[in-house]
Amino acid sequence: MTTIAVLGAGKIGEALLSGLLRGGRGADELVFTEKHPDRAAALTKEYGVEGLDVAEAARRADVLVVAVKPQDIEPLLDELAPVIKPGTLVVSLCAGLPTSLYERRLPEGTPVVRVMPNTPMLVGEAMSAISAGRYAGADHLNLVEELLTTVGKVARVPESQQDAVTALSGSGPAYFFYLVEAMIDAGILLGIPRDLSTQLIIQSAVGAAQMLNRNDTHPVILREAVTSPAGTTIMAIRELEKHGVRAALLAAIEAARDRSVELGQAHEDH
Ligand SMILES: NC(=O)C1=CN([C@@H]2O[C@H](COP(=O)(O)OP(=O)(O)OC[C@H]3O[C@@H](n4cnc5c(N)ncnc54)[C@H](O)[C@@H]3O)[C@@H](O)[C@H]2O)C=CC1
Ligand SMILES: O=C(O)[C@@H]1CCC=N1
Repeated sequence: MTTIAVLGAGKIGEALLSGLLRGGRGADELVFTEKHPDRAAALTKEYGVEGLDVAEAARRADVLVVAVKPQDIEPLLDELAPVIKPGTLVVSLCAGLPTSLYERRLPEGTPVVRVMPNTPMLVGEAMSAISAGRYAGADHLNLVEELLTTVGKVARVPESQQDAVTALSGSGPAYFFYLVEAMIDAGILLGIPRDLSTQLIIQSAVGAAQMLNRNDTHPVILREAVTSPAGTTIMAIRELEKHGVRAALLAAIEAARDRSVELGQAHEDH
């Protein structure tokens, strides 16, 4: 039995715990640590998974999944370094943090795998990208891939691409939610009740996502099929182009990538 400890059971930590349970792992194979006792108690009540302190979690676990905010990593590494068992696999879900940070701060030879997941993990539809650190081998990557496959899809990427991946799929769901929010508001502008506008837009998003997921047609072809000559869609597309929406997306994703790099650099001196 492989015991997995989630260190920091916030949004992503909880999504992982619930996903692994749904995927068939027993509650006795999972533990977590959580700084806020109320939250820890609520999670234990909901999932039947035990909340521990870091030392006890490190003693029990074969895999430690770090899911604290990048800004909270230093105190966690201070706590972990003296108690981690040799050879324990560390899996970092933290935006921006390089495997070299963990390798520097934890005992020599600690295997580290960097992962960028996303919140659709909550519904078993995560996109996770994984990269091995210098001491992580094929077995470690296989184990992480197997864990994450129970909560969505997995891609293997060189660590040098992780900041870009973070900007694309890590933050990606937020861009879609933002778009949906704005489109629902457009319905309000046109006099459609909010409930109906929400239903129209969400079902359009779900249908569009399923068409994209069929993998046999390029998004451009799908968009062209909706865009009739002198019809309604092209009038909307002209406005999107006029307002620079494509350029805004390129700039937004570049800014997210830059922030991921910055989050990693903040720990370079430690
Ligand atoms: N929210 C998202 O969409 C994604 C987040 N991530 C990464 O996942 C990590 C967690 O993000 P969220 O879940 O959104 O944050 P969050 O703030 O919801 O969760 C972090 C949790 O860690 C706890 N914590 C902090 N220090 C701790 C410590 N020393 N010991 C035990 N618990 C501690 C906090 O109380 C909190 O519950 C971040 O590094 C983020 O970059 C990655 C991909 C997507
Ligand atoms: O906004 C963030 O920093 C995290 C990482 C990717 C998604 N959420």
